[in-house]
Amino acid sequence: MTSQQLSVSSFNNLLITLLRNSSIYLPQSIPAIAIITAGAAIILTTGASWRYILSRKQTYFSTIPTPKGSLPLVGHLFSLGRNRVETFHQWHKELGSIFYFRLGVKKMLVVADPWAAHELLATMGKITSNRPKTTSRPMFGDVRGIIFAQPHEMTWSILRKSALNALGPRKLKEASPILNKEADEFVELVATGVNIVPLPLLMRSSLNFIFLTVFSVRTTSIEDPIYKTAISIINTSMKFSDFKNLASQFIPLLRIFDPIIGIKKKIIAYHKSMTIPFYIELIERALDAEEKNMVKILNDKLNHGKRGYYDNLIATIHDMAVAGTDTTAVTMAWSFLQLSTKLEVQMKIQHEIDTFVNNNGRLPNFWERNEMPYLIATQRECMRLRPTTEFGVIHASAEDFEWHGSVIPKDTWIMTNMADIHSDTEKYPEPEQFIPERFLGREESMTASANRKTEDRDQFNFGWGRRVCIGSHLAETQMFNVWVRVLHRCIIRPALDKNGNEVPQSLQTVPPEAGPIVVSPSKFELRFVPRNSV
Ligand code: HEM
Repeated sequence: MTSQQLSVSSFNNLLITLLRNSSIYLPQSIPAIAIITAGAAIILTTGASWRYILSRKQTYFSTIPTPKGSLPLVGHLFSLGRNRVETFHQWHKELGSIFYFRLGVKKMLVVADPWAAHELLATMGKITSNRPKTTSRPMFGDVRGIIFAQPHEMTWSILRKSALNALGPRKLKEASPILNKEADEFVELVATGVNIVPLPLLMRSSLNFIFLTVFSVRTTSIEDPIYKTAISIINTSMKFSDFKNLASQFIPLLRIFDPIIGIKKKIIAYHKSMTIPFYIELIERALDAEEKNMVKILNDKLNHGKRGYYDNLIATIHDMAVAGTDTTAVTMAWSFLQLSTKLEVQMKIQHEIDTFVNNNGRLPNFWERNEMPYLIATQRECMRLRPTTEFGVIHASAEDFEWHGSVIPKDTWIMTNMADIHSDTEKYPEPEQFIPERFLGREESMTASANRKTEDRDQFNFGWGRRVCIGSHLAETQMFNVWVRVLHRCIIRPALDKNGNEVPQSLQTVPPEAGPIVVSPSKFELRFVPRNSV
């Protein structure tokens, strides 16, 4: 017997044993010869497919470098280290602005060059706008809302268009009296001059902006049961996307442990008992509300206004809460941290606000931002120096395609290295310096800028192309309203220690706590000191 015949024969024995002992029903009457023939056919097909894969492999990523340290089965898993941003930064230094790496069976393309990112995700967006298939949302079954749906799915375009309509400039202008009150309330709460941890208060403010827009509902404090449940649902959903819960997506062998770990069951049970009843109650309230809201717009579009068909609505609303709450809150928290040691910058912004108030007898609205050029420029510089996400929201390729002399395989995950993109020396000279002036004269909204060519974009925090953030207008309206009110009323200063001395904090001293998507600051304190008290 040749070694090949030996291996075919032992494979067949194994196959017969496995099939006969497995839970798959296999009648004893099936002759062994049939099973052996099937086994041989599988081997031959597998051999041919493997040779095909190997031949394709040589062309896949042929011109794109990959870091050392890839291991069989797990790929670069153990080379990633604890600080992915630092590891990627290092890999970019060694390999250039584009590389790929492997995580088990998945291939990840990482881009740190803003022009390449635009070409890949916007110009070639027809092929690169899929989302990776994820196992972290089993409770919704085939219903994927907006973030996890694929662009060819009809519901994605209907939901995206309807949500964009509900979050567009016209609708938000109509809602501005209500939204302005939220920003007023935030300032009332913080303008005490004492040490404050700003993030939880900013989270509630962001959640209220979203819940008012989506449901016409607001929470009254961080003790409000609606606030507590919403934040618990958002945080738990984020935890379900942790690597340990998704590991079997990368290393299929681990799927044998899935039933033992029972994560799928846990996710379904959690959402059945918490998420779905919570949202159904809020949807009913939104449909009964007098005001216009996103639930009404979506329900008209999806269900012709009929009640009771809420699967798609729930998935989409969940997207809004998850994608919009901590992104906006965290962006503001990082910005206030940066401002707390830059009194001269705050003074320039205050001069702009005071001038507007003196001329108009009221605070400016978002659509009057042209009169606040320094404020707008400073917001952009803060977002450039500390991007909200590490890698944007991952895209995936819908098919094999050619790029820069390489074939990029279907289902490649595409990540944009936000920190490095925002430090590109050609686009941002002296990138490590805080220079708001680099954005002066660019008062068009961040939303408009997000759809421009690379050279005309301000920053890239809202992503690219067909999947570009749909909540950017709400986010920047909220950020503008809060900034204007905070800086009109207060000076943002470092917290005090027990002896009454200021303890200045900065991006260098407050380490980021990377979650699956958003980069939150670890806990830090600030003071919002009323201007009339200094
Ligand atoms: C500063 C605040 C925000 C930042 C930095 C941000 C960032 C992003 C990014 C990077 C993406 C992915 C774009 C891409 O795939 O290329 C995204 C998508 C998305 N964002 Fe935002 N976002 C923010 C606020 C919001 C808000 C307030 C909402 C909702 C009210 C929202 C809803 C969404 C949704 C639904 C998507 C998915 C779009 C799709 O997949 O088609 N975001 N956002």
